[in-house]
Amino acid sequence: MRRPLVAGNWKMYGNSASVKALLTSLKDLVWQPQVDIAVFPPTLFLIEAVQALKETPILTGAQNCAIEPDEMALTGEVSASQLVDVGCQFVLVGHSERRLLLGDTEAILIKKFQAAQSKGLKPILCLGETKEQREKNQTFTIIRDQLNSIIDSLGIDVFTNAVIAYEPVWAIGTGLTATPEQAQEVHCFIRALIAEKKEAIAQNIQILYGGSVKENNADALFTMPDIDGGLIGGASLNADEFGAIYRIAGN
Ligand SMILES: O=C(CO)COP(=O)(O)O
Repeated sequence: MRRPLVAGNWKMYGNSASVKALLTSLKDLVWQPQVDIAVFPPTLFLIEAVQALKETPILTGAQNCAIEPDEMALTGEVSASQLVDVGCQFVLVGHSERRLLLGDTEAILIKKFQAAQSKGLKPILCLGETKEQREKNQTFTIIRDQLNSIIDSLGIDVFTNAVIAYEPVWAIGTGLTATPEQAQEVHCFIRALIAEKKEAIAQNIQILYGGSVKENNADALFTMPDIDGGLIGGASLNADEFGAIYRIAGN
């Protein structure tokens, strides 16, 4: 049985005061022993988050890492080894905002995925189609290509220590959630693609849904058989709402 994971991607939101307040509130969440939970603050606040949450079950992840795993002359970047050093356990790889706005190509994502794993960080590989691609019935092709780009370069076994997040681009920050059936269809497809290569990995890997997950739609999404929790954006900036989604994942 797969454990659900509820992960909060804070994106580029927050400042010293709001992050401190959010971390303080998160410390009060009632622990759900059967659910994994993690937050992904902006890089600047990672150390503070790890420190604040160290007595809690909440793990910390980064939103990005450099293509090279160790320290070197690479201005503006943060390496996987530095992230591990300050206490991170996860890193997001291939969020659509990075693919579409920040130039993260498949070649770059392969390097980031590999850099993360080489230092013991667990990558959360984000996949998802745009609205236009869905309208052209290209959803499954896009998802397969994005997934195969990692599998073809790094092999299937890398997914024994990774998480996948299906995040339809049209549902991110728009209030338009995929219906539970739409999401389940893609999650099932992703799991089947992995099962074609290795059944045991497919059965064990957590596949999260992301895109306007809120307290009021989390239950319907999380009860789908192939949805193992959520990657939450906007709603993770509010400890009450994030806590409610975390509780729902434990039901
Ligand atoms: O992009 C997301 C999480 O990575 C989803 O963001 P929203 O929950 O704000 O739609």
